[in-house]
Amino acid sequence: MDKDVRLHQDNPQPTRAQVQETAASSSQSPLLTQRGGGHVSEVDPGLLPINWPKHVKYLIDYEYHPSIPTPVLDLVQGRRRKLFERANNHATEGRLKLPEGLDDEGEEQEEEEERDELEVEYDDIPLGHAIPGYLPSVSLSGRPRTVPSVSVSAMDLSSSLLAAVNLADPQPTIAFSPAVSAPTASSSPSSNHDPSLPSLTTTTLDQSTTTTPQQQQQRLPLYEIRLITGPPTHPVLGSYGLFATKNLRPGTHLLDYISLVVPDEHADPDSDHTLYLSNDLNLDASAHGNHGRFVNDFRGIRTQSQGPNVGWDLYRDAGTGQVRMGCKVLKFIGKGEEIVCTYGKAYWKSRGVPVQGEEWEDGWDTDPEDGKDVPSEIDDHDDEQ
Ligand SMILES: C[S@@+](CC[C@H](N)C(=O)[O-])C[C@H]1O[C@@H](n2cnc3c(N)ncnc32)[C@H](O)[C@@H]1O
Repeated sequence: MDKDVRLHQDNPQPTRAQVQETAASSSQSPLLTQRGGGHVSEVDPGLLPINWPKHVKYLIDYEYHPSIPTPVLDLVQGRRRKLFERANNHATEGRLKLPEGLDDEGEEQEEEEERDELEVEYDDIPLGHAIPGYLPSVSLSGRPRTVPSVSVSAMDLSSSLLAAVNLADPQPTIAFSPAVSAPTASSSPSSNHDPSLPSLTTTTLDQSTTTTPQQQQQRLPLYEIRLITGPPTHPVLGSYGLFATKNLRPGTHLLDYISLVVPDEHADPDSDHTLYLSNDLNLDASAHGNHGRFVNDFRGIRTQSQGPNVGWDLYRDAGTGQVRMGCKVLKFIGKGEEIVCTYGKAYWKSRGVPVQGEEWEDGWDTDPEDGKDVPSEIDDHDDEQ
């Protein structure tokens, strides 16, 4: 790596030691200067998902911690949404650039115009404040000026948030900045959130056995991505899936679906990683995602009567007030078992794949204590993604 990459956080977090400069031996320049943490490594093509953007050359392994201020879109404030759309378009082209028209001069005026124009249009978004997703993409952070030209993709693997950096850029800079400025009265979670959403504190790691910081760092994630090599009947041999690394009880919150938020009009109909969110919004993890994008559909993996063992569930994070798309265990999952959901019949129909049997509803098992695989209800509910 011979480029100067600066990684910084506007709000440094105490969760990891200083950056490890993996190519520190390079005499050219420090690879990373930052107040956060992380280390750079070359992309392992065997690990990355199919369709991962070709420009991605390196990963920044960045410890994920719920308190890291991660950029979160505020859909109520339409301006950010528009920035997001632009950023998203650029990102899919392989580069994330300063949105046009938002250079220093006239920026304020343009922001005002966008806000006026978009607030009306998206006023009825029921999600209230925020959208699930951690994106270390500074253009979403509300300070686009500080992002000269960076291409970033992200996924959190195990307990890490990985940011992939396009080093084709002459001076890439990644800022893990706070998501949004302080919410205004009209867009604060408390004033706008859907009260019907359950409240939950995000937990993806096993909290039960350890207490010290050192031990906490050694906690195992509840799941891992595996290349699927069998059984021979598995429908996605040679592709990836998500597998339990320990027994998982019904009701366990596994992860949040991390992705870009894509309005219908910009949605890629061919994307294999889109979850329907709400209204005209979709969560597309093709370019930016985490473990959630590796959850396969249960068909061909479990029987129709067994159904999916996890389901997707919007919830509001009790700590941050953010609305997130969570993945919850529906049925007991044994260590080593594949974690599968239902994509819904519509998903397969749109791909010309005939689907038999009833539609599955994402209902939880009722008794998390006994660890038995109690079948959830089946009905005709269309739970398409
Ligand atoms: C969200 S991705 C799942 C992760 C994917 N296996 C990977 O390695 O990137 C969705 C795609 O995986 C494949 N897939 C997932 N579940 C499947 C199933 N039960 N049968 C056939 N293909 C499946 C399909 O190509 C689908 O469009």
